[in-house]
Amino acid sequence: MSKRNIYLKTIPVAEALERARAALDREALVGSETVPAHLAAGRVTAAPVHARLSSPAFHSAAMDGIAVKAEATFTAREGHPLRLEPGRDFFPVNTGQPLPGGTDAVIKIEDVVQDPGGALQIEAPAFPWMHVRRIGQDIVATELMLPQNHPLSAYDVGALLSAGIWELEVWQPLRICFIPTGDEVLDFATRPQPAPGQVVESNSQVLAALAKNWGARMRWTAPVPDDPERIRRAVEEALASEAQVVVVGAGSSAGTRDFTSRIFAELGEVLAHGLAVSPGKPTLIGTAAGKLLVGAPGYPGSAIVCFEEVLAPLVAWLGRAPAPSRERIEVRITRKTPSRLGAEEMLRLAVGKIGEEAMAVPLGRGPGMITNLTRAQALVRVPAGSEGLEQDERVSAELLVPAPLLESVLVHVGSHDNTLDLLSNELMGRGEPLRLVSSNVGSLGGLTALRAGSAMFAGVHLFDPQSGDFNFPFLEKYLPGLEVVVVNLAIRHQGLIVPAGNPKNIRDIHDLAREDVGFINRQRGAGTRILLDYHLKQAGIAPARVRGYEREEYTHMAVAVNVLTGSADAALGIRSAAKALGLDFVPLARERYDLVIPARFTEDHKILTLIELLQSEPLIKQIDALGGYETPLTGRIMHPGMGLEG
Ligand SMILES: Nc1nc2c(c(=O)[nH]1)N[C@H]1C(S)=C(S)[C@@H](COP(=O)(O)OP(=O)(O)OC[C@H]3O[C@@H](n4cnc5c(N)ncnc54)[C@H](O)[C@@H]3O)O[C@H]1N2
Ligand code: MOO
Repeated sequence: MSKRNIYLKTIPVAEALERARAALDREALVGSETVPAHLAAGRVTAAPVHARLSSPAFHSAAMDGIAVKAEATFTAREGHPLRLEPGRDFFPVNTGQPLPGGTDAVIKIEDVVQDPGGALQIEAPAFPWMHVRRIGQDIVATELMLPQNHPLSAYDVGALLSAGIWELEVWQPLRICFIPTGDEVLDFATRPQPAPGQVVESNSQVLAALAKNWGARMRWTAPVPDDPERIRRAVEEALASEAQVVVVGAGSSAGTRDFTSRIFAELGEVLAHGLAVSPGKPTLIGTAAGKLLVGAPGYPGSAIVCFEEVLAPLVAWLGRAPAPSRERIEVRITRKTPSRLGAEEMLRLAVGKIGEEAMAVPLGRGPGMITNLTRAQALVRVPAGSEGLEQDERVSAELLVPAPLLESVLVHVGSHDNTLDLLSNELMGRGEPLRLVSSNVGSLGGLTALRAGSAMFAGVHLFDPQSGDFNFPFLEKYLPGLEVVVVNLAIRHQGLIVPAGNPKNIRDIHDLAREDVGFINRQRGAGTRILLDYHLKQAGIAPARVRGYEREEYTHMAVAVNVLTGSADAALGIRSAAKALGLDFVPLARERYDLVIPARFTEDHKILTLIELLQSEPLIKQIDALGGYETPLTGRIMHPGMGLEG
């Protein structure tokens, strides 16, 4: 076995940042430059800025009206008007004009009465400097406008120009060079079609977009193959360029082709390898030639933690800007979520408001998962010493979206169905867009969530053999005393999903007991799993005789992909999943997929929008087009005993 990097002991992120700050000389690394004031928003002042002009630069009328000498108006009272002669007692002025000499107040035009001969009358006195912006009221020339290290806002640009500042000293923008590595990593710019084992390079562009928000500039190279010589050369070139920060993508963990740590040590010094954070653990920090070196893990989820937790604060510190921070919100966790001891875990959450409370659905945790990143509205840090989050625990989370957006998130917990994707897209097209957040925990999981008050509706499809009815018998059992409204989404066709052409000639449920048929199941609590168990029982087949009965996936599409890739010969699932992937389908049953909505939410605008959408022709057409659905009941309120007939 070839020699591997063994991790140093992991250290907390804060300690790694401290080491980096101690090792870098930022005065030497980041200098200042002069930029035009009108282009300075987003930059940080490198020196104090003093006003060159006063603002206002003269006594200026703050209202349209007449300029007067206040003293001369003191006798005016209601019922005892004072007559003013033009050119002697008053001068007409417009907002922003200088006050004529000898005047010190402005009376609004609405407060004067015109006399026929051009004279005016007032019924109230003016006081000195009334409706006047006095010279230098805002700022006086030579005064300090902005201190050093002040991040310049759009407002500051206006203030600078008003004060006659045409250019100013700001800190140089940080320049980052990102070097993606890996034989399997394909340059996105070539629009590649990855073969098995290959991935599209994306981390560089995540960092480029983040860096832009930080006010930094990023350059990247084409992916460099896993050849230590070539990676070293790329790092050397980047160190010789104007970049103050060099980031090497991937190759930072313990694989035989993970060279980054060795290269950093050869070119400079490794300050930290292995952080007590997950994902993001293999992050490397070092210095060479006075510059900052960072080794970012390859997995997108891990890379982002490295970018946001390590690079962002260091880039801010180097550029004398405040470290980026996020607004916090208290959320209620909808599902028990264990966490590994010894590392702070960054857990992404889908969050929606239910009444006053923000409900947080923990999203999956694979560091390679990218949809978790796009679906999340918030992030919670589970401390290194915690074993995880309990269901209904209230925790403080960091918002990834503006807080008001949570009002438009509709939380669904329950069974998975492909029509939910249709719903999700259509809801975002409404006048007031709604974001559907779905946690696929199966029908029973959905009912549990309704009972806990952690979802606004649950998609369920539960067949009760005794009554021949759907869903209602389970509501009595699992939601006793909870008043609900049940709306049909669709009748759908469940059956055996098999490879195209059905090579193993699977005809019905009995074939699942065959020696040569490998099955893939749905998770416990899924309505589809309950349906399978029912049909197995009817056929007199013990689950133990089904090879693969214990292999579980969480969605119809996930089991279908297993069949597509040959990892299973059959799965029970909906026809639309088979159709979407070009697989064959052996029908087994029709079932009713309903949305169960607690009655207290039926007046909520989000639920009203959902129901209105379910009753709209275009949506029903789209469901029909998926194949494997019938829509005669779609959007209709269901009652016990309706079965499939309505
Ligand atoms: N024996 C051990 N193996 C691993 C450990 C460990 O502690 N012991 N740590 C794991 C953890 S945690 C992580 S995170 C990963 C990170 O590994 P690397 O940084 O060395 O990255 P690679 O293995 O080269 O790649 C991981 C993954 O990411 C894809 N990738 C790479 N670059 C890019 C890019 N620029 N854009 C998009 N995707 C990229 C790459 O193809 C891989 O799929 O290591 C674990 N292993
Ligand atoms: O720490 Mo790795 O970054 O979990 O996936």
